[in-house]
Amino acid sequence: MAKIVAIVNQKGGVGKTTTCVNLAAALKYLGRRVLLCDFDPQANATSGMGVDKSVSNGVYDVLINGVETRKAIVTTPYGDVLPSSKALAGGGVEMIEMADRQFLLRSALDAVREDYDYIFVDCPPSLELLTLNALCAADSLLVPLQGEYYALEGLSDLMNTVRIVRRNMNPRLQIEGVLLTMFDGRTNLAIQVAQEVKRFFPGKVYATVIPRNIRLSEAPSHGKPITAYDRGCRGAEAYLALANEFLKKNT
Ligand SMILES: Nc1ncnc2c1ncn2[C@@H]1O[C@H](COP(=O)(O)OP(=O)(O)OP(=O)(O)O)[C@@H](O)[C@H]1O
Ligand SMILES: [Mg+2]
Repeated sequence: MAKIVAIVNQKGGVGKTTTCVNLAAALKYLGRRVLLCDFDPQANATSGMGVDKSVSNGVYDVLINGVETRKAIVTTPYGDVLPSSKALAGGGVEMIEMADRQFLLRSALDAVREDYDYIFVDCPPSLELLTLNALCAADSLLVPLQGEYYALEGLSDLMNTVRIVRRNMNPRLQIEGVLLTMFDGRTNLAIQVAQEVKRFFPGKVYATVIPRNIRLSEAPSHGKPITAYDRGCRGAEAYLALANEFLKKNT
């Protein structure tokens, strides 16, 4: 049965989507059965996996219109995708009126849990109802942090939210790991930030760090994860190393 991992940080542009796409694809490359659930109305993970954002059915239709989860899933060479679309932006508001509104994603994913080893949920940059749904559905959360000065900003809000979710809605929620992204290990600042992050999350920070790598930012415009776009580049090596570290922690 799949482990569900939410990729969360309410700060924008820290590498959530890049990590979701490339970790999922790296695990698929290593032979695991993976589903990427794009739960951000920006739908960047959907297009990053090479799936058309204007698909007829997506996660919005599963949650709001009762479409079967399996019918909305698109198979790609890099892993299966439950696509997002712009409609999901309004979904947050429509969900407010629904009973069990924080458990809608959990029910949707429960229906396909047997089909996968890992399900990754790409979250939007906020801690509102969509992210809350992801935290209620997840077994664990993976937090990407940009290795820079303000990396830790907002993390106490995130950890507060996690505590509230654990206490009231999802007691099994764990921290999967904390990932330093766009990291430049040559600067003193980056090294300092890494030390601070390790102090804040003892034992949770991945040894693998993701370097800033131009190929990682190019790949989405080709609709390919990095392992398919340029498997020899540093970005691909880093995400494959992360996938191996992730698997080691999960055996
Ligand atoms: N390691 C990296 N090296 C170079 N560019 C990167 C790297 N990681 C991410 N980027 C680029 O930085 C930008 C933000 O990354 P990404 O979209 O993954 O962040 P995000 O946290 O999902 O953003 P949002 O909060 O808007 O959803 C993107 O243009 C992406 O291509
Ligand atoms: Mg994103």
